[in-house]
Amino acid sequence: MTDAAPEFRDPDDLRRRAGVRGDPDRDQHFLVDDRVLDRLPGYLPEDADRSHLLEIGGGTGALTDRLLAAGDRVTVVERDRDLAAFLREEFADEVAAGDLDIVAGDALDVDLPEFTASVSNLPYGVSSAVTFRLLPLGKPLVLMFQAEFADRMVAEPGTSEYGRLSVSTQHYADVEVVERIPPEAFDPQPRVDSAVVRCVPRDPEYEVDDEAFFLRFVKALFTQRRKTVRNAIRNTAHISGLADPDAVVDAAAEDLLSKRPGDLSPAAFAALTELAVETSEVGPGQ
Ligand SMILES: C[S@@+](CC[C@H](N)C(=O)[O-])C[C@H]1O[C@@H](n2cnc3c(N)ncnc32)[C@H](O)[C@@H]1O
Repeated sequence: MTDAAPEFRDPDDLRRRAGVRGDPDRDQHFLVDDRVLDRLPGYLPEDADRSHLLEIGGGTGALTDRLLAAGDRVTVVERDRDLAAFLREEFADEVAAGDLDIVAGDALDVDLPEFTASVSNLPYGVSSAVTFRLLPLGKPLVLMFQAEFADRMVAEPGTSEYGRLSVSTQHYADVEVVERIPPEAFDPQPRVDSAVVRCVPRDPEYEVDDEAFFLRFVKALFTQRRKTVRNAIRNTAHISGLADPDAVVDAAAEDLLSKRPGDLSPAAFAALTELAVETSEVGPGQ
């Protein structure tokens, strides 16, 4: 019996051809486990539009190869210029056919294309900033994070992981951890476990008129997570920008005020936000 020819480029061969080992100081942890690579595009929701997939941080192209099979067209953003040049050479046919664009640049700065969904093994140093660049665009996302960060994204009120990151993530999308990945799946290995999060965009079940204030108010209250909401509103006006925190406290219901910020659902934060905006002037805060 002979082994079937591999359907996709081998990750080790790609790294050999690229002539790189991966530099952890530049967030370069390449996925080397074929089974994980094979599974990642399948975590997109079934009904996701796969006509233009975005990959942040292409590395040596092991995931890019899978995305080319999963979608009609792929754009890769890669900050390392040598890796971007390698990807252009390695995938010259796909680039020539118009199926693949390689953008050499920082995912936080470059213009993003009109993508329909993203599957990315994110550079962990900028994973939060990249995620909050992508989430407001309202597309399905399958993203790899450090496991501890992923757990905070999906956390429920009342748990120790629940915080500002959970509320602001869940404001934009339904989120779930779909797989935990051990360090051995990468080379070089990260020091911590990783986890894949699926984000399915949806409008929240509540309304906030001033989204920037909502996110700032949530940030402010979680700086005082061990205080009651009453004290947290009063103590953080310099961060939230509330001109009259006492007026907000006077207007809010006792059952909200006596809780801790970590016990409020995103909807409860939204209700408090609307009340705050009705009751007090709101400045720019910090
Ligand atoms: C965790 S590796 C993933 C590589 C590849 N997709 C894989 O799964 O093997 C992250 C990649 O992002 C690149 N990178 C780091 N910072 C970046 C940034 N700010 N913008 C775009 N790419 C970045 C790194 O050079 C590296 O190739």
